[in-house]
Amino acid sequence: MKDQLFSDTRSIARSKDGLDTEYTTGDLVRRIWRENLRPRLGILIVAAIAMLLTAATTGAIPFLIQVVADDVFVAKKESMIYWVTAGIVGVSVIKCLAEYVAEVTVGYLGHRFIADLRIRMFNRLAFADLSWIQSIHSGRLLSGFLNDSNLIRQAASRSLVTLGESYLKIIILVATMFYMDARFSILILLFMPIGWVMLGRQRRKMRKSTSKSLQETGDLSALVTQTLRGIRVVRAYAQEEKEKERAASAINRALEFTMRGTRARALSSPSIELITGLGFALAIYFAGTKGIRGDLTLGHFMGFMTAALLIYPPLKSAATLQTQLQEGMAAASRVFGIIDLETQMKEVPNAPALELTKGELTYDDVTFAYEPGKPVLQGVNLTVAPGSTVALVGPSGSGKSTMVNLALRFFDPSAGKITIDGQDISDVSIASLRDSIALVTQDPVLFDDSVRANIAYGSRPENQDEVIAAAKAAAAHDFIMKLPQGYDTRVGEAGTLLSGGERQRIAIARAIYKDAPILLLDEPTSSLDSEAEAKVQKALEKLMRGRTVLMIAHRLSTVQKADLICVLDHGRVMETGRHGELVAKGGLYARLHKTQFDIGGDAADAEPDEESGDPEAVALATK
Ligand SMILES: Nc1ncnc2c1ncn2[C@@H]1O[C@H](COP(=O)(O)OP(=O)(O)OP(=O)(O)O)[C@@H](O)[C@H]1O
Repeated sequence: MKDQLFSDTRSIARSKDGLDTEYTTGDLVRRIWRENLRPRLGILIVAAIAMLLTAATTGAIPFLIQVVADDVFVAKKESMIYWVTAGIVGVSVIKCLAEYVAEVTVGYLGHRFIADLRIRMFNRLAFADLSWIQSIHSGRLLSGFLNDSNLIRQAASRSLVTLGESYLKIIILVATMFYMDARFSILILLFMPIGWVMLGRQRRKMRKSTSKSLQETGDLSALVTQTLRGIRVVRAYAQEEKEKERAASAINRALEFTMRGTRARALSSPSIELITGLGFALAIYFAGTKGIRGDLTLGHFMGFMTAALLIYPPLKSAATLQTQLQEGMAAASRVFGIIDLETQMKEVPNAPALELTKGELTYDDVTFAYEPGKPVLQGVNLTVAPGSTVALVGPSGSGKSTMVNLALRFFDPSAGKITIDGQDISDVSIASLRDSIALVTQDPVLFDDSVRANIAYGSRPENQDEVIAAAKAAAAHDFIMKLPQGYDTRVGEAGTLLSGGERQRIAIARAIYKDAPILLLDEPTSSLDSEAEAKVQKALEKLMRGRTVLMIAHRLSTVQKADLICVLDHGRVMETGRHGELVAKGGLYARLHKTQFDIGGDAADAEPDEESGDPEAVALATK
């Protein structure tokens, strides 16, 4: 079982989570328009026409009311009843159809928008630098994927509707009101600019609180992911209560920020209501006095008031749009932060494919640091001759995995170069480089898919016979046939439905299927029991035959068989040679051999040689 390390979401929560970027609302709106809306201009135009019709039919209602009051109730013109009734039916039908079309088109634009964003985010993540991915908890990225992008969709759809429909309605109704009575209209609308200024503060608050609340939601997501992933450790150490408390505190913090946003949003609607209400009261007062004096017809008054009442909802929605827009903008700056990620690991333009001849892997004076000023490898020189096996040995943290990472170009050396058959790997295409290398790690990675798909993962299309041949060579065929659906059995999340040895043999079958000439191994038998190990060992021998192998070795038997042993310490190559030579030399390897591979046992069983009094030897007993 792999041990689980937990990140402290509480401490991370207090700093920025690395996803937030500083974009202004104008930048974001322009960008969303350019990248997401303009390419779908056709649908946007249909939506705009539908919204225009909705707004126009709304604007027709006050006129119809005016006609009813003046011609039917006051002038008693009987024929007008039929016309007005037919008019209302006609207006309602058009409004109804237009609303349907507007809803569907805007809905499509919104959901298409979120789908585009997610595709682009996923593409970025798939190609992002490992160092960046490793620095951000997967739960946070997941939250960005699901929550943040959804919030942008809501804001974008809402903005489209508000811009297209509410603003149109406002324009048409204001025009109607001015047409009916300009002076009253001015009274009603007089207070609007004051409301707009008042809402400014809320808008800023909204963006800040949303940004914080999304960060907290990301933390929560990180917490849930790591608790589930490490559930066995959580149980074994009886940490359920503590994890529960951590989750509750993350949830409460998210709630606190969400409530700040909710309060800011809640304020925007009543303030606009109060301001419009004042204008409204003023208009009724003047219209009433005019009506009493007989200067205003009932129809005129009713038509005008209907327009004033109808303008309320779109006015409110235009006012609150601003606050919701800020929510969307806070989320958008996080999502675009991911989409805009610059990858450091770049291919040279038109990089040629790697031309494999013998399969010789060379480290030429390689220096590397994950963090500036802290070199992890220093001036490493090593040649893995074609078809030979080189065992990397050294204490924990000496840089063994880093050497493997560099050969795959997960990172680039800060000095020196790595070549394959004389070609610098940073000059060839990354795809061709990785095509020529198979990687088998100590902790095999399986995907929740069929056994067959897992074996063929990353290679040519699945070929039934070759998949079976690879599984047979990896001593996996027999157990696969015993699974409920044989090669079609799904292996569960991260292959949890299989044992460690079975997972490992599938990973080896994958490497055999890939048939790459260079093999990088983090010795896959070290965490297995002896029975499983014997089977995996057999599979490994078949895999290694005829290939160039660089292996992080944990077992004495492997080291003894290697063509060359490379002993690393603090990122430097201390010694190279064969087992016998190095033991005879009496240097670091000899001490390592004495402690790490203690007589008659493997690393896993060995006790540190504390009695030898050699602190370095004790420190070397790492595995
Ligand atoms: N992504 C990373 N960012 C920063 N430092 C790292 C990163 N990965 C490894 N290191 C550091 O680089 C050093 C070398 O690590 P590396 O994993 O190569 O050692 P190793 O010899 O493979 O160790 P082990 O045998 O324990 O797996 C260590 O000090 C480690 O803490």
